[in-house]
Formats: sequence, C-alpha cells, structure tokens
Amino acid sequence: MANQDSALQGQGGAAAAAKPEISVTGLSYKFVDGSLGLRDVSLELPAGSRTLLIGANGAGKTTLLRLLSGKRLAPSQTIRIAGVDPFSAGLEGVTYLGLEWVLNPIVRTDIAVPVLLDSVGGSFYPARRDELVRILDIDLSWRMHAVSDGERRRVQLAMGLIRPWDVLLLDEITVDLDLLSRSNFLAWLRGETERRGATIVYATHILDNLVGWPTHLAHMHLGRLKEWGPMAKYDAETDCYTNSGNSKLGELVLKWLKEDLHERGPRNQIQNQNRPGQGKTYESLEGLGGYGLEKKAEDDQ
Ligand SMILES: Nc1ncnc2c1ncn2[C@@H]1O[C@H](COP(=O)(O)OP(=O)(O)OP(=O)(O)O)[C@@H](O)[C@H]1O
Repeated sequence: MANQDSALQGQGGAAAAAKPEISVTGLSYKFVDGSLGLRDVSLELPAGSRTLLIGANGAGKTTLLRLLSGKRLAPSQTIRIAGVDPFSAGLEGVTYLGLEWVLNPIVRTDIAVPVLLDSVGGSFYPARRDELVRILDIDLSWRMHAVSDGERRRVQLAMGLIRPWDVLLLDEITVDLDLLSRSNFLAWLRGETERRGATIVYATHILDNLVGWPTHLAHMHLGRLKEWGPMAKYDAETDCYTNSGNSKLGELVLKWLKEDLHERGPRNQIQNQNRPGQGKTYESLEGLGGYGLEKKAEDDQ
C-alpha cells in the first residue's frame, strides 16, 4: 500500500503510516439484554485482503462488522485496525456500509444526485466521484424520489465510497444491484485493494460474480468464527464450476450452511439459554409475556 496515501488517521496520527490490517483476538460480545452476540472470535486479515464473511441469518456477521467499525464498544485489546482500537480512535479511514446507512431517509427525497454526491465530499474527490458515477452507471439527472431501488442503491454506494477508505466493511448492501452493476462494482473494489492496499470485509449471501474475488473466507455460526483462512486453504474445493451450475465456491458455502443447520436444528427447536424467547413456539411465548398466537392474530389484522 502507498502508506503516504493512507486515509487512516487515528488519534495522534498513530495509524497514519500503518497498513490497514485487521486483527481480532478472543473477541466475545454481549448485547445489552445479556445475550451473547459473539464468542471468542479471533482472526487476522492482512492489508489488501478481500474477505467474504459467510454465515446463515443470525450467525453474527453484522455484529462483528459493527464492532470492527468502532460503532460498538468491544472489550479492550480485542480489535486492532492498523494497530489501533477503532472505537476509541474513531478511525477516519474505516467505512462501514450497512442497513442503517441504507435506510437514511435523505435518499428518498426530491434531491438531485450531484447535490447528494457533493454533500458527502464529491467536490473534494472529483476523480473518485466521477469514477464511481461511471462504474455504477449513475445518471446525474436522476432525482432521488423518482428512481428505482437498484438505482437508489447505486447512488448510495457512490455516496458511501467517495471518501477514500482503507478499510471497507460491507454488510450485504448490493442485493438490489443487477448482475452487470454488481460485477463492475466488485471489479472496482478489487482494484481498490490492488492499487491502494485497502482491505475489505464483505458479508454477503449472494455469490454471483464472486468466484476468484475473495482472498480470504471467514465462516460464522451462532456467534462463533467457525473457520477462516486464505483462499489457498479452500482452493481444492473452490477452483472451478460444478455440473449443478453453482460455482464450487457456491457449493462450499452451501455445504457449510447445511452443516450449520444440521448442527443447530430448526430454529423453533433450539433451546438457547442466552436469549429469552429464542427457540420457542408462539404458544410457549405466552408464558414469557411475549407473543401468543392470539396476540399475533390481532396484530395481523
Ligand atoms: N441489539 C441486539 N440485542 C440482542 N440480540 C441481537 C441484537 N442484534 C442482533 N441480535 C441477535 O444476534 C444474532 C446475530 O445477529 P447479526 O445481525 O449479527 O446476524 P447476521 O449474521 O448479520 O445475520 P443476517 O445474515 O440475517 O444479516 C441474531 O440472533 C440476532 O437476533
């Protein structure tokens, strides 16, 4: 990475010259309701890596990404980004794009695209702005109250990515992109890691166009990091396409998810002591003062 171009500006400039490596050591995390979100997660992702974060719904991917982004307070000494604690340092060069960012209401108002892009630094980074407009095939004459979901998402991605980042944490926000837009976007992200040594962690359930893209895989299950490693570790399993039409990467991920389901059992049969109500039926929830069937029926009306 060209260190002098680094956007990481930790307090006192501590991270300014450091490569954007991600280091997680023995990270466990409890939500305010006392339930365990993550347990003993450890991983090391080098600068310039592109990691696919894989796991069933509820596996803990968002929880981990939010902790990495510094949006949640992790136990001390458990997370280092470019050698710095992201929560206390409030790193400039770490960008997290997740659901709350997607739901920002401003992108549904009658506002012009150039105004929006400039409001997030477009005029300070005109080359990046123009490149993103081209890559994401954005029409500058769009008004945001009158665009499709996919068009809106493309503008949002441009907004989120204009400011140079060294670490990008992407939480499944490319679902609305058509195949070509997603392919172009992924190629651009790859270029960012190769040109600038930026580091990406991408949580996704959609594997289209991803064969050959990740440098690392990380597999989460029930708040644990079940396995992770560089792609070389999975080469034998992922190096070409299968007759089923899935890529071998897709087959590997499907296998992981089936094993996870088998290990966990159907949701309504889990007896998870960590969370009141989890693994219960509607009937049994009545005893917890939660949803009974009648209550649910009322709400449905
Ligand atoms: N604020 C919270 N308080 C308590 N439990 C939570 C909270 N946020 C998430 N959880 C629980 O933590 C678990 C992990 O959630 P998380 O959002 O990290 O999963 P995920 O892997 O990102 O899932 P998905 O693929 O559906 O986005 C889930 O069982 C969820 O219900």
